Amino acid sequence: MSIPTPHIEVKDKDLIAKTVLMPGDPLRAKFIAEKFLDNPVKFNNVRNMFGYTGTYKGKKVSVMGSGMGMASIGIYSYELYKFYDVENIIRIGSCGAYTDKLSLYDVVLVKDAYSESTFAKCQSGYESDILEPSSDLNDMIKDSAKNLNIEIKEGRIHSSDVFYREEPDVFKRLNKEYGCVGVEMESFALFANAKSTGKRAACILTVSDSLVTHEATSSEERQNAFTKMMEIALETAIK
Ligand SMILES: O=P(O)(O)O[C@H]1O[C@H](CO)[C@@H](O)[C@H]1O
Ligand SMILES: O=c1cc[nH]c(=O)[nH]1
Repeated sequence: MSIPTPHIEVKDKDLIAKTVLMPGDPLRAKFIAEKFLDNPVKFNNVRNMFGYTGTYKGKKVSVMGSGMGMASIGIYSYELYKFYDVENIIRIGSCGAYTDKLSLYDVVLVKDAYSESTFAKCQSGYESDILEPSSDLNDMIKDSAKNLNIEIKEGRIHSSDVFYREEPDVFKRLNKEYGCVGVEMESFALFANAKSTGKRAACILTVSDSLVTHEATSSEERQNAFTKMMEIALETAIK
């Protein structure tokens, strides 16, 4: 395949930085570009999956939405890695807490992702139901958080294929059997694509709701207010 790809309309690879921050929500990508980047230029409008490139502290950084779920991030991250020479993708998402040790707005660094998904098996033949991010990126993220004086909690995430699940208490089993501290819907596919293309991925999450206490943030907060993880990711992107 050549560029532009079916889902990213960029004809010049240089318009996308080597490191892309990737929230699920394209409007979170817009917020980050407008709030944190100097001279942001929108490089993608296809399907309203906005992507922007600008500079942060003088260095080129891109931010682009992934959409929700493994199928969606699977498409965008693969095109970025394979056809636009992107080296690093840092997902910055929201997650639901599976434990009372996590509170709303806590920042979680994904140590590894457990999933029931067949994404990795279909995509590249990986049989494992646990996939890891880049340890180098995770070390850089920890260093950035330390420099910013932001506490991060490391843990295993449940990367789920479904948001709504009929069995209400399944999270208790996933917490007990697999040690999952929370749930989101993309990191397993992102890590699989990074592995199969020889690139690097990491995932930082902010707790948006709790399956234990039933507290929840609003959609507006999920779009615009999770700034700590944004700053950690931006500082990591320019290292
Ligand atoms: O806030 P984002 O990054 O979209 O992440 C989480 O939020 C969505 C569900 O509301 C899923 O994409 C899940 O992974
Ligand atoms: O996938 C997700 C993301 C946030 N909160 C949840 O409960 N699930």
